[in-house]
Order: sequence, then structure tokens, then C-alpha cells
Amino acid sequence: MRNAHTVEQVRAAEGLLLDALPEGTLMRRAASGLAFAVLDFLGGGYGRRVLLLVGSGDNGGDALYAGAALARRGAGVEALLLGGDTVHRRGLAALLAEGGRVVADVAGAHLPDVVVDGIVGIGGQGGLRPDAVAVVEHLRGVPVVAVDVPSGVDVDTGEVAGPHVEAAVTVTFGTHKIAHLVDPAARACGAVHLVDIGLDLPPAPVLALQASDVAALLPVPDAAGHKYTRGVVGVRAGSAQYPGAGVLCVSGASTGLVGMVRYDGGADALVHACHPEVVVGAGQVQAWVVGSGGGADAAKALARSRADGVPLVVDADGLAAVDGPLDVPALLTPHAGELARMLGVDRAEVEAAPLRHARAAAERFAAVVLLKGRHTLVAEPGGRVAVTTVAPPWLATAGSGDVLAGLCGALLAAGLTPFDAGAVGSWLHGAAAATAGAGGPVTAPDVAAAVPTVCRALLAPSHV
Ligand SMILES: NC(=O)C1=CN([C@@H]2O[C@H](COP(=O)(O)OP(=O)(O)OC[C@H]3O[C@@H](n4cnc5c(N)ncnc54)[C@H](O)[C@@H]3O)[C@@H](O)[C@H]2O)[C@@H](O)CC1
Ligand SMILES: Nc1ncnc2c1ncn2[C@@H]1O[C@H](COP(=O)(O)OP(=O)(O)O)[C@@H](O)[C@H]1O
Ligand SMILES: [K+]
Repeated sequence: MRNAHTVEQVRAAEGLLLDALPEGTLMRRAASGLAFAVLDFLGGGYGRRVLLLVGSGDNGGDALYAGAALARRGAGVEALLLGGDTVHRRGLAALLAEGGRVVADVAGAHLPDVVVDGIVGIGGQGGLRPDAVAVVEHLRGVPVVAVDVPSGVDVDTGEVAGPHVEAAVTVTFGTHKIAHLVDPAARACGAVHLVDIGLDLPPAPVLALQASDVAALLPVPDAAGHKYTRGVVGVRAGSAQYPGAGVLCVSGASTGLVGMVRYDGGADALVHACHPEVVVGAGQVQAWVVGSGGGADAAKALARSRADGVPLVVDADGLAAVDGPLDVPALLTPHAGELARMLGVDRAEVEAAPLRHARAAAERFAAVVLLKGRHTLVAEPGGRVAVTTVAPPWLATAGSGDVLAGLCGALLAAGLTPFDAGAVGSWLHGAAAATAGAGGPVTAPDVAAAVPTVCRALLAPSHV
């Protein structure tokens, strides 16, 4: 599991350790991990030119101590102090003692091989200030290693108010922060490298499943089970107008993770032709998937499915009929445009603050909300959020959302909670796209077809 904690949680954990350890221990651990990451990024130290951007707090202190270590390895290290008269004094002394030097500005200077962004970390308030914006602008094109977080992003929300650092690598300490997982800030982090500094942390409010977590949650048939004990998922998706959505939703449901798929939508001839294993017609199910390509019939399909009292996945056209809490466990699967309509805001507002809006919708509709995107969010009432980070951008292709809805429905029918079904479903969906595309394009049917391959790899002994 990749855990992302809030600034408050990190500060509390750091506070306990700071009391127990000699002064400066944590910062030395952080700075040495940072220095190694920079050396790794540069492929060595000797002869490399490093520019430190140093703010007034401990984030700047980390940069200065790391700069000292890099200077000791033969790098030419310069520091631009952006915190006015305030700087981490001991860090600066350490840098100067190793032959590093302070520069007054960067205009006219040769561009360095790497910039180390120590402007602000978890203590940052508001966006980058104008002096820092000008420097960052001037250095655009030089790769940046960010200390803890790229300066200028909001650490606890993943929101980005204005200009900010765009890093190639972010080196963080103790635990991931929410900005490392949640867009748009996560896009500015580059590769995130975690340095252990020995923090003891409480449960995280935001997390990202890793392969072993998904493997542990996969529904595996009981040796003595039969198809009904594995679960039956029903699909009410697709219509005369959008028959393909019904086929694709069924293809996600019919990846072998449940014992049976029923189809009760408006595209039964095509669904049956494409999926002869599917039973056509209403009947008993453990979960319904409603709405993908459902057109005008989606509202009726939602009402019928709710009446069955089983857990639901509600997608696409079905979402338009959700106007308040549903009386059954539910997983709602909007993209940003659909969530914006549900909440009565603009799409751009959702895209700028996906975490805030997914959490707000989870409270308002008393359901788990899976907000699709580059980093898909799965938010449950109460605030816990899973982020799926494995999907390649090729997955943004028509119909792949229909496959996801069917896949999540199968996991619900197999007995997973709506939260786990959303987190596991979107992980499998992203991994299937990566597997099927192997670095190249995919279509929605390719994604569904690759789900069993992904499951097989997860269940292989090396993963257990
Ligand atoms: N507390 C600890 O034990 C550890 C902290 N570490 C480092 O310390 C950082 C946190 O240090 P601080 O609490 O000093 O906070 P920061 O260094 O992140 O920032 C706070 C300082 O920046 C100024 N500031 C706030 N917003 C600003 C903005 N928008 N533009 C410019 N300046 C701004 C503040 O006036 C304050 O002086 C972490 O991100 C991490 O890099 C690490 O050394 C690991 C251990
Ligand atoms: N940039 C991206 N990187 C990775 N995955 C993406 C990206 N953009 C969208 N996706 C994924 O592609 C899928 C698109 O679903 P959706 O918008 O519902 O499409 P459709 O309605 O055509 O089925 C979602 O699973 C979403 O998370
Ligand atoms: K930083």
C-alpha cells in the first residue's frame, strides 16, 4: 500500500521522533536520502553543476545539507536564497564548509545540470511568490529535483493555485503526501522517491493500492463453490441508441471474476451474439450495473435495480437520475463532466479540485464515488480515498468507462465492498490497459480482454 498522510499527521509523527532523537537527526536522514537521489538522477557528482533554490524553512535546510553532500562528491553547488534574511543557518554553514557558494541571482549565469527545489515543503502557504515565480520561469527546461513536494502545490488537497515547480523527481520523507497522488499536483511531481526517516504514522486518509494489495483483495473461487456462490452480476446498460455500451459493459463484467453475468438491457441481440456465456433477461443477482449507454431508459433501470435491494454500480446516463442518497450500497462512476453535472458546478472546477469534489459527492449521495481521470479517485463517505495511479494515458478511449463499470459490478457481486470494488476495479482496468497496450494504444475491448492476464500475474506465487 502506498499511504499518503496529511501535513498535520506528519507533523505529529515528526514531533514524537524529534523529542526522542538527537537534534538534527531527521534532517540529516532526509538530506542524505535527497543527496543520493540527486546523484542517482545525475549519474554521479563530480563535475556536475547543481543549483539549490532555498526558502526560509527546513525545506531549504534539507536542500542545503544535501548540497553540502553533493559538493563533497565533487559537484559545483550554488545556492540562491529566496527566504529574504531567513535561512537555515546550520545548513548554509555546512554547504559553505564544503566549498558551495551563495549566488545573488540566476540571470546571465550558465544553466545548471539540475535544480534542487527547496523553496517550500509541507510548511508552504499559498502559491509561489513572485520572486520565486521569476526564478522558476528563468530556469524552465532545466530538470528539477523537488524536496518533499514541488513548491507551489497545495500539499493536503493536490490543488494548484498558480505557477508552481514542475519536477522530474520528487524526493519525499517519512510518507507520501496527498499531493503526490492526487492531480493536478501529482502531475507536477514526476517520479516520487520516498526516503524512510523512521516515522510512526496513523492510518492514512488517502492511499494507492499496489499489486500485492490488489492480489489480496481479488475474489478467488472457493474449491467447493459453484457459480452462484461466486456471485451473479446483472447488467442494465446499452440501448437501441447505444448498443455498443451494453456489449462493452458486459465485457467488463464477463472477465471471469464472478460465476455468471445476466443482461437485462436494450441491446440483448448484440450482447448475446458477442457474449454467448451471458444469460439474457432479469433474474436474481448480487449486484446490478446500471446506466452505461442506457439513454433515456437509464432512470427506469435505476429504479428497478434499486428495488432489488442489492449493491449497485451507477454509470453514465444512470448518474443523471441520482438526485440524493441511494438506499442501497452503491458505487457511482462519473467522469469529471458527469460529476460536475451531479454537483451543479463547472467541469473545470472538478478538474481543478478532484479530491474535494469526489469527497463532497460521496457525502451528498451517501455512496462511494469513483471519479475517473488520469489518477482515478475512489472516495467513500467519511473521507477515505483510494487513488489509482497505474493507468496509461492510452486508456482515455471511448467505451473504456463502460468496461470499468462492468468490471466493478462483477467485483461487487463477488462480495467486495463498494470501496474495494472501485479501488480494485480501477486498478485492474488500468493495469489491463498497460498490459494490452504494452506502451502503445488500446481499444476498450482490448482492456476487458487483458483483465484475466492481469489477474493471473497477480495470483502467481511470486505475488502472494
Ligand atoms: N520537521 C521535520 O522533522 C522534518 C522536516 N523536513 C523538511 O522540513 C520541511 C518543513 O519545514 P518547515 O516547517 O520549516 O516548512 P517549509 O520549509 O516547508 O516552509 C515554511 C517556511 O516557508 C515560508 N513560506 C510559507 N509559504 C511560502 C510561500 N508560498 N513562498 C515562500 N515562502 C513561504 C514560511 O514563512 C516558513 O519560513 C519539510 O517539507 C521537509 O522538507 C525534513 O528535514 C524531515 C524532517
Ligand atoms: N490521462 C489519462 N490517463 C489514464 N487514464 C485515463 C486518462 N484519462 C481518462 N482515463 C481513463 O479512461 C477511462 C475513460 O472513461 P470514460 O470517460 O467513462 O469514457 P467512456 O464514456 O467513453 O467509456 C476512465 O477509466 C479514465 O480513468
Ligand atoms: K520543495
